[in-house]
Formats: sequence, structure tokens, C-alpha cells
Amino acid sequence: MRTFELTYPHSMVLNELPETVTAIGFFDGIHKGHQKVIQTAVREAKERGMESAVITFHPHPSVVLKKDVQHVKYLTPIREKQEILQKLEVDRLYIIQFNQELASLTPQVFVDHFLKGLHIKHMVAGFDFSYGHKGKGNMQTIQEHAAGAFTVTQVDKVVIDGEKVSSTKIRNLLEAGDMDEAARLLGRPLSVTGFVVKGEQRGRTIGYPTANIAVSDETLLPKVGVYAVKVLYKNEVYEGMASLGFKPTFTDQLVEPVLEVNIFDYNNDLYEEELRVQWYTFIREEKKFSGVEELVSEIAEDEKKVRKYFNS
Ligand SMILES: Cc1cc2nc3c(=O)[nH]c(=O)nc-3n(C[C@H](O)[C@H](O)[C@H](O)COP(=O)(O)O)c2cc1C
Ligand SMILES: Nc1ncnc2c1ncn2[C@@H]1O[C@H](COP(=O)(O)OP(=O)(O)O)[C@@H](O)[C@H]1O
Repeated sequence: MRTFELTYPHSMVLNELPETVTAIGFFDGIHKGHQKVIQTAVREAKERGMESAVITFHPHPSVVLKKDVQHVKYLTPIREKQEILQKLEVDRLYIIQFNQELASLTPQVFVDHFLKGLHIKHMVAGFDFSYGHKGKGNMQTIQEHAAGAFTVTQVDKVVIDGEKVSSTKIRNLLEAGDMDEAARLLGRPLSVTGFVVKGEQRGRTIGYPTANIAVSDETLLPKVGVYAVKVLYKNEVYEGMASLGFKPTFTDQLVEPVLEVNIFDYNNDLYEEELRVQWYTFIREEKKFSGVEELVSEIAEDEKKVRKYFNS
């Protein structure tokens, strides 16, 4: 998959671009609903013998449109998005920079510049996709704005257990620590990636070394607590337990929660290595223990629970 970052106006030359079938949307999380849109485009592209593409936006429109939002955290920061789209066999990814200027384009200019202008022959989007100034363009107006330059497929909402699959729903599940349900809606466990950094070197002294993972501040994390996780490292998958929290037993100085993983049946240096953590299930809330011994015996219990979870 090739990635292209575009601003308005872009300088792509129409007759140098392949004709594509393109899925368009913000697609945070690339959940089951998003997957249906993207897979529809990929399938259609194969049938037509064209390249498939995804158009997405960065940053999230709320950063630009709402005065109080400085920063948004994502279920899938750009890199995760790229990896998932690659696996879905998307050929081209166009990332359009979302800024004031983009937000003020009329629907017609948006369509002309970014859809016709990128050589799209068929567009696929969800039923609630909107575009152009104040989101005035939508799936009812798109044919008219396309004016025959491309055709359109509208994908209906995906419903699981009677509820619409949405990024908002998944965000709420993370906030509640419900990673099992989040995984059902995502079609895969949520994962985060980061490099191992030094902590206080205390873990090894209490029998539970923990790789402290520096996660980008764009990554949305679940609620604080202890979780069963899998760790992907150099193409191997390990089971383990994660602590996401403030380590109240030892300090009251942390302003952001720290992500640490104890990898089962593993003993090696991991500093500066890149790990991916897949969240499986919530085990318990973080606690402030009266001492190291109490903490360690609780962690031993956590280990039993996590091992049992993965063995059943
Ligand atoms: C499974 C697990 C559960 C944990 N639970 C708690 C907890 O409830 N409260 C707490 O203060 N720290 C908890 N911790 C974090 C430990 O305090 C931390 O791993 C230890 O102090 C080592 O820190 P270091 O990596 O900076 O050396 C937990 C760690 C693990 C691996
Ligand atoms: N099973 C394991 N799980 C996690 N880290 C391990 C494991 N075995 C060895 N390590 C190494 O030990 C380090 C964690 O030890 P710890 O004493 O907790 O130090 P720190 O406070 O720097 O995280 C990890 O970063 C990694 O390099």
C-alpha cells in the first residue's frame, strides 16, 4: 500500500493517477462497520480490475471545529490505520489534512478536488458520511455532485446485538474497561504499540519485571487497571499481564498512567525494543497497597487469573 498525504490544494496530476474504487471516511478504529465499507471497495476494485484506495482525514475534525478540543486520542493512530488497511489489501491511502481551509470548502469543491481530482471511478461510504462546509454534502447529494464522473455505493450501518457499531461506542467500552466487547466490535483485540523505556528498576526486585512501554500521546488507552494481554515482539506472541496506572503504592507524582507489561515465561532484555500490546480482558482495578508484600501477593493472584483466562 502506498500512502499519500494531501493538503488543500493538492498537486496530484489526474492523468498520472490510476483510476480507483475508493472508500472514504474518518475510520477511527477500523471497526466492523468501517471494515464493511473498505472491503466493499476492495472487492469492487478487484472486480473492475482497478486499484483500491482509502481516503481518510487527519487530525480528527473535532480538533479543528471545536474550540475546546486541542488534542484527540485515537483508537487507531495513523500507523495502526496503515497496518490494518494494508492487511485489508488496500492499494492506496490518501490522508487529507483536515484544517480550517478544508472545513470551509463547499461540498462541490470538495468532490471536484478530492474525488474527481484523484481519479475516483467508484466511491464507497457509510450511510452517514458527510463532506464539505458544515457537512452539507451527504449520501443524498453525492450523485448530484459527482455528475456522472463516478458512481457510488452506500453501505448500511453494521449492527451487533441490536446496536450500531461505532467509534463512540468503542470509546465508551474502553472507558469502562470492557476490552472483550470492544474486540467484538473491532473484529480484533485493540492494540497499542510503543518502545520499552526504563522505569525505576523495581519490578525485577519484586519478582515481576515489567517492560514499561512509552505510548504516543495520540493513543487512546482503556481505563486504569490490570489486564490480561498478549504481547507481540519480533513476530512472536507472548501471554502476559499489563498494569496501566499510577502506581499509587509507590508514588503520587504520576500525572499520566504508565503502561507496563509482565511477559509470562520470558526473561530477556527488552529496553528500546518495540512491543505491541493486545488487550484481552480486565482483571481488576488498580489499588494502593500498604506495602510491597501485599502488592506482590496480589500480582501473584493476577497471574493465576490471567493464565487461567488464556487456558480456558
Ligand atoms: C499485574 C500487575 C499489577 C499491578 N498492580 C498494581 C496496583 O494495584 N497498585 C500499584 O501501586 N502498582 C501496581 N503495579 C505496578 C507495580 O507497582 C510496578 O510494576 C512496580 O512498582 C515496578 O515498577 P518499575 O517498572 O518502575 O520498576 C502492578 C504491576 C503489575 C505487573
Ligand atoms: N518477563 C519479562 N517481562 C517484562 N520485562 C522483562 C521480562 N524479563 C526481562 N525483562 C526486562 O526487564 C525490564 C523490566 O525490569 P524492571 O526491574 O521492572 O525495570 P524497569 O523499572 O526499568 O521497567 C524490562 O524492560 C525488560 O528489559
